[in-house]
Amino acid sequence: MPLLAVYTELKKVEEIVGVYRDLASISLPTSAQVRSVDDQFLAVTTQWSQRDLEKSEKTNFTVNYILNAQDYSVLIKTPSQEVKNEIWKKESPSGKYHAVVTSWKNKKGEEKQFIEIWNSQGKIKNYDVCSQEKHGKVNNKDDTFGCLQWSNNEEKLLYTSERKLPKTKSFFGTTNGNDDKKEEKDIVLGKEHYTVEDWGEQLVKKSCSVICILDIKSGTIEVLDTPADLSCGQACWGPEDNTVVFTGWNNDPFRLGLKYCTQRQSAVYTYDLKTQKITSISDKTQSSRSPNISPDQSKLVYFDQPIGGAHKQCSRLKMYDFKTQTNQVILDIVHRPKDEVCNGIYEDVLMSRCWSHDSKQIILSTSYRSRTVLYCINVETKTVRQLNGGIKDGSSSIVDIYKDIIIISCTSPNTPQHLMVGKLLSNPGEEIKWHYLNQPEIDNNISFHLSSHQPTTDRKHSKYGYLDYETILVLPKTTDDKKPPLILFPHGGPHTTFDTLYMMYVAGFCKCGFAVLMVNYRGSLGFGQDSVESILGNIGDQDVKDCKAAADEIISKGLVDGQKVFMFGGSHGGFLTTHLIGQYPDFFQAGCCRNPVTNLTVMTGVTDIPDWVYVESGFDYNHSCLLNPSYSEEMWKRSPIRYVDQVKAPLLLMIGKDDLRVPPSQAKEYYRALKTRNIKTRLIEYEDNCHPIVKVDSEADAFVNIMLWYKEHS
Ligand SMILES: CSCC[C@H](NC=O)C(=O)N[C@@H](C)C(=O)O
Repeated sequence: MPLLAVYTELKKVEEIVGVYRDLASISLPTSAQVRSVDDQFLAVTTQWSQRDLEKSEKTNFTVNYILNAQDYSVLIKTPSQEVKNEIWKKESPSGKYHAVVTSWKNKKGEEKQFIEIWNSQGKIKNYDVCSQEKHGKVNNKDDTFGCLQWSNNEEKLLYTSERKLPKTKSFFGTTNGNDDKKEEKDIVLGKEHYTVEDWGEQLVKKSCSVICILDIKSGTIEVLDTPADLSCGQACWGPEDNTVVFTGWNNDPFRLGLKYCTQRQSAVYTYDLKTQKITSISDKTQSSRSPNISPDQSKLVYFDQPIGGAHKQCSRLKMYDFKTQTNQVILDIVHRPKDEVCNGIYEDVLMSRCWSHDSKQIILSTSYRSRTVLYCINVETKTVRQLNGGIKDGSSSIVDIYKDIIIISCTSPNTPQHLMVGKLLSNPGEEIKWHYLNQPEIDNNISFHLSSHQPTTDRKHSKYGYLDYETILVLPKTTDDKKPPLILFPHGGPHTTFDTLYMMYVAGFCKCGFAVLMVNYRGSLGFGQDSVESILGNIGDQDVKDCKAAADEIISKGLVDGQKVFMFGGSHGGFLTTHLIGQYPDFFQAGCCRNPVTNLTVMTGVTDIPDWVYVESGFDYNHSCLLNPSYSEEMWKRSPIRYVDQVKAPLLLMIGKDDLRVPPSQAKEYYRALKTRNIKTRLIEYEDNCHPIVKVDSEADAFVNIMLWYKEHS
């Protein structure tokens, strides 16, 4: 390479790395808790996360605020304090204690887990909970099984862990000299290699979760006697701490992946602590989750939806009354949106605190078309209203509510997530006045525009002809008349959505000079259940055409350079990337994808969610489904690899080597097909990454490689 070319290349790399470094240094809030100190002051504890590129890890820290309880002005803000080894922290109802679940490795490299109890004087108890050998590993703070709940009398803690498995050793092994007679009796022979099913992608080694109660004074642990065919989680205390309410997922006949999948068979149960009787309080023919008890302990709300079908979809909000022992629907599934207020609920879980102080209203946030909006739902009148958010056309989501003081996170494509505080007002007509907890850094060199798109008559859905869809165009500020090149970016899923959030990659692409068109094609969440269902049996066609038509519309408006269009997407977005470069070979300069689905016919035996392949291809699924030639034929027709002979655009493929959702073989097969066809391609494999590729060093490396790939092929 001539010297000048080497220098230019290095400069290019340096600039991209510089862009990434700047963006990676931005810290973002992850959670917050508000409590009133007295009539004059409010205390807010906030948790944040920041990428540390030097250490290749995420740094977590807390910042505490004292606010004026009248005008919410910040009186005191403490310096940031790094948090290490902490899995979970929970304040007791009175605010006197904190329970902290910590994890660290001892000198032998074994992982130890503790539950620590703190008060204002320091640590008052510390229990090595696994050493009692009542259960396996304590669950972390995931939305699926994890929970940590103080009893109302502050004497007990509720948490979940893996069920204890019997110890096993080889048929030929000798007993360890340290084993006493009792332990020897408990050891089973020859089962070391038996498979232990787990819940798949990002829930590896989570096989059967059980509910545990720690008596804080004595340190004794009680593991609730729940059925072995249920994985239990999301537990909370029932009225007067006499029962435990939880979600149970059916383990049988075998487990299907649970991450990004709310359609699995599950129900809400109560466990009577005196009689040990378990009762299902939800309809067992539906998939129910996320029970949440009102402050007056008279009722609870939860989500439910049909079992099976799309991996994510619109849910109902239901309420169970403890006194009458009856259920009612508070907000039903919205099939066809009929007003400008609410298109339905698309969340996995409710926030752990979501009730108004009077136990009459629920605050939640969910997608409404391409924005996350705040809702206040009155459980008595069953009325729903949208609360005003912090930024016009931006997104706002609830972080915490306590005695009607609400903390929200506000964001937009040019404004990183920041926290605001306000008071829920009794007059529904009045707008909430939001006050900053921290000031965001708005990037004025980035702008964004929301557009809705009507499919042309030939593309209208035969049953749901009225459906439209949306895009978010994110534009860099240009100093000359040159139009920016365009990155067409459909989301994965297909049942997820792009809301008007700040996304580091998108902001980074803009800062490197690209416009980004994020497409919420028909099938996305936030547009009603009809939209979700419209894509089943239509993948590789409806979604592909929606993306291409949206790009055409934006190009025809003269906002971007139509001669320089690039594809980008992950997972189902990678499916769309490979479809689009195959179906429209002359339209794209280059493409790039993460863990793409490329060949449906070979997915069912290897992904953790084989049902996805059947359902998205238009077939019903049950656990006994077997692939046959007629299924395969339809799956082939819908697969991007079918069009590989037509591809012209150079393609960069990136895989997370531990991905259980879309196995690396999908990208590898496509890579080989391109190579034999002399199409320029590169495969990058990231160790220790699964489906999302978000390990700090991998995410950073991938960003620079993507930008270099596009620049090289501009
Ligand atoms: C059999 S994999 C199907 C694709 C996957 N869907 C659900 O998990 C997907 O697209 N995932 C999204 C959420 C992504 O990783 O971006």
